Amino acid sequence: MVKSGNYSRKYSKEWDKEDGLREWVSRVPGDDTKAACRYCRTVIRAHRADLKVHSLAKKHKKNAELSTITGLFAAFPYGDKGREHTVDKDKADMKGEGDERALDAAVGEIVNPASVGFIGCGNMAQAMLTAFLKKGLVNPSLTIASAPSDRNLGKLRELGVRTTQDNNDVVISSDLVFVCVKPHQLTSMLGDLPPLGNHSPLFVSVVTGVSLGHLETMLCSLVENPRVVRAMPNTPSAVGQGCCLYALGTHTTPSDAETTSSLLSALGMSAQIPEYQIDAACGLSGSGPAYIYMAIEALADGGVKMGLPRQLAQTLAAQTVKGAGAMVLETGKHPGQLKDEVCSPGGTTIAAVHTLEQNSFRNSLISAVEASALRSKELGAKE
Ligand SMILES: NC(=O)C1=CN([C@@H]2O[C@H](COP(=O)(O)OP(=O)(O)OC[C@H]3O[C@@H](n4cnc5c(N)ncnc54)[C@H](OP(=O)(O)O)[C@@H]3O)[C@@H](O)[C@H]2O)C=CC1
Ligand SMILES: O=C(O)[C@@H]1CCC=N1
Repeated sequence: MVKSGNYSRKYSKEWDKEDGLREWVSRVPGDDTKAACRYCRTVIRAHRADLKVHSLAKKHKKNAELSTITGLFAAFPYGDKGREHTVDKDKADMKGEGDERALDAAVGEIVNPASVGFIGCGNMAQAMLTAFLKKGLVNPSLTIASAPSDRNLGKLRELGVRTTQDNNDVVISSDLVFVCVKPHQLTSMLGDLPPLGNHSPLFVSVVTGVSLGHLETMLCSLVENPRVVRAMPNTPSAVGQGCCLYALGTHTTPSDAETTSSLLSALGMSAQIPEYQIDAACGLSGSGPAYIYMAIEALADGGVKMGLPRQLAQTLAAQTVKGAGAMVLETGKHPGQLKDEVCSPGGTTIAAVHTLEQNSFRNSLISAVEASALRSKELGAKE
């Protein structure tokens, strides 16, 4: 731990000009004994040594990369929403904790709304809630979920979340409401909600196909200028390995954008995209886990056919998919090049690749993404 000594150390305006610091360090308004890291969304003591240690932490480096890729960390609002960070934590990070844990810590330090609600608590709601709870982003006792039956509500109660069969209870007691019902359930569900008076929560809809314009029109009967986000998450969010793309509605504020990016990045990878791309995102990452589960099942069947025990075959199949995904993400190489690196001339893999091509492997996957995206558009057209 760096000792503070008997004299106070203050934010130096030189840091705003210094390469290696100016990219990420900021003043904390009203407190010159602190400095803020824009990448990690955290507040550090304004000690040069602390800043140096922080800049070397794996978590900081990872957040710097993410910031470059997505711009997600650009708008950290400092102040009392940022938790103070200690160099001990950074030192532990430098001593070799895994990147995954470093990332976990990073997303644990983000802005979150006080109370969160879920209308509909099936597969997608549970996946998101599991991630938020795991990362400590929501307080279960300030979280409430509704559904018409007890089928899923019981599972949420086990997580410590309050439950109700009245959707209005969720809306009136939440700062942020996730709308997680099926597309055909949405209109009647929203139609049954009474006007909200002065309370105006942020609505985040994961309902496939339903546009921001349509959501805003429907929610106008509840609240003036409804603040709405349309998101396309996926179920691997439950294990912090999801993808969540989202588009902001016309009445959302910069603070809503901040809250949304903070919360949704806890699901895995997240990014804001123009709304017209959401159907395509549905076809690829929203529905995609299903294609890959099928691939894993089929690969395992192949292993069993060729003599491997079932459990080993399934583990090998899942690990092979995970490893190949990590190679694409971490090496930055084109997947075609990575494929070539596995194919020896006259070898086993190229024989298998030929068989896949004969059976329209790539065509099948392209068509699957297209079919899901077109179905998403079709569901939207029924609005
Ligand atoms: N599953 C996925 O991978 C993804 C899903 N989505 C979207 O998320 C949304 C939810 O999907 P998913 O979680 O899979 O669906 P589920 O069927 O698993 O969950 C739907 C939930 O809505 C509840 N519900 C039904 N009617 C109402 C109502 N009137 N008021 C309140 N709750 C109601 C159901 O209640 P009960 O528990 O009583 O059955 C259930 O809890 C869909 O629009 C889907 O397109 C988006 C991306 C990925
Ligand atoms: O099939 C569905 O309706 C949802 C949308 C994306 C994934 N599952």
